[in-house]
Amino acid sequence: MKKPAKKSSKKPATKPLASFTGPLVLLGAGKMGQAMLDGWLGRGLKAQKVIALDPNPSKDIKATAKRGVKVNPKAGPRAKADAQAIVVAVKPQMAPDAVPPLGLYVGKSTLVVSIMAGRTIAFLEKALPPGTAIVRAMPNTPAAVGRGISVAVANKQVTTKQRKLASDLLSAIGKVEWVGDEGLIDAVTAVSGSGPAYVFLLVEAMTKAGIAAGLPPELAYRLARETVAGSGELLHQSTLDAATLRKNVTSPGGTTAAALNVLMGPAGFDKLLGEAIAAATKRSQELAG
Ligand SMILES: NC(=O)c1ccc[n+]([C@@H]2O[C@H](COP(=O)([O-])OP(=O)(O)OC[C@H]3O[C@@H](n4cnc5c(N)ncnc54)[C@H](O)[C@@H]3O)[C@@H](O)[C@H]2O)c1
Ligand code: PRO
Repeated sequence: MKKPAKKSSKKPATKPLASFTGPLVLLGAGKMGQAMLDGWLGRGLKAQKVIALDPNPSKDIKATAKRGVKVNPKAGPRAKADAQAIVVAVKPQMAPDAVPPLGLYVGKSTLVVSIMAGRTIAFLEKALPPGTAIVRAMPNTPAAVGRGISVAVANKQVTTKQRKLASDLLSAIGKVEWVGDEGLIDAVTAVSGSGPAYVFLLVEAMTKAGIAAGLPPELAYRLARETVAGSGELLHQSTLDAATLRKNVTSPGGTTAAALNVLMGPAGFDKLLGEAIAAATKRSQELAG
C-alpha cells in the first residue's frame, strides 16, 4: 500500500487573543464553555479579562478563578460593564431565563457569540438590546483537544472587526467555517455538532461485536478504540480522501469486502446515518425560538 503523503501543517498565529481588551463574559461554563475558555487562555487571553457566569461552577472553573477569571462576580450598581464579547454556552432550554439578563453587559461594540443548538439569531435579537451584534455558531466536543470544527453565521450588525474576533475565539478550539445562510445550521448541528457521538457509538458497537465474535471484552474495547482513533488520525494527516482510504483497506474478495457488503447494503450506514441526521436536524429546528 502506498504511504499517504502528509499534509503541510501551517500553524496559525499562536496568541491572537493576547491583545483582547475585554471583558469577555462566558455564560455557562459546562463542557463546551470550559473547553472554549481553556482554548482562549491557551491563545493568550488574559484570565483577568474573563467573567464566567454559572450558578453551578465546576471544580475546573473554580480553579481558573485562582488564575484570575472572575467567577460569578457580585452583582450591584457597579456590575454594569460593556463587554467586548459575550459567549452564550448554556443549554437552549435555559436561554429564555439566562439570556435577557446579559443586557447588563451589552454596549455599543459588544459582540455576542451563541453556541446554543437550535436557538436562532431572531430569538437572540429579541432577548438582547436592539442592534446587538450576534454570531450564531455550532462547535463540537473535539474542541476540548483543540480539534473541533465550528460553523458560524453573523447578523447584519456584526462588523468586519467583530467577525475577526469571532473567528479568533472559535479558532482557539479548532477549525472555523462561515456560512451566509442560517438555515444551514440545523444540518451542521446534525452532522458535526452531534457527529462525535456517532463516532463514539461506533467504538461501542465495534466493542460489542468484537465480544460477540469471541474477543475478551477489554481487548475488544482497546481494538475498537485504537482503530477509530488511529483511522481518524490517518484521515487527518493524509491527503487521500475517505473513500480512497477505505478502498486501501479492502482486498477484492477479502474480509473487509465481506463486512462492507453488509455496511454498504440497503440497511447499512447510508440509510441509518441518513435517518439519524434527519432526526437531529428536525430536533435542532424544534429547539429554535
Ligand atoms: N456538548 C456538545 O457536544 C455541544 C456541541 C455544540 C454546541 N453545544 C451547545 O453548547 C451549549 C452547552 O452545552 P454543554 O454540553 O457545555 O452543556 P453543559 O450542561 O455541560 O453546560 C451548561 C452549563 O450552563 C450552566 N447554566 C445553567 N443555567 C445557567 C444560567 N442561568 N446561567 C449561566 N449558566 C447556567 C450549567 O450549570 C452548566 O455548567 C448548549 O447550548 C449546546 O447546545 C454543545
Ligand atoms: N450536543 C448538543 C445536543 O445534543 C448540540 C450538538 C451536540 O443538542
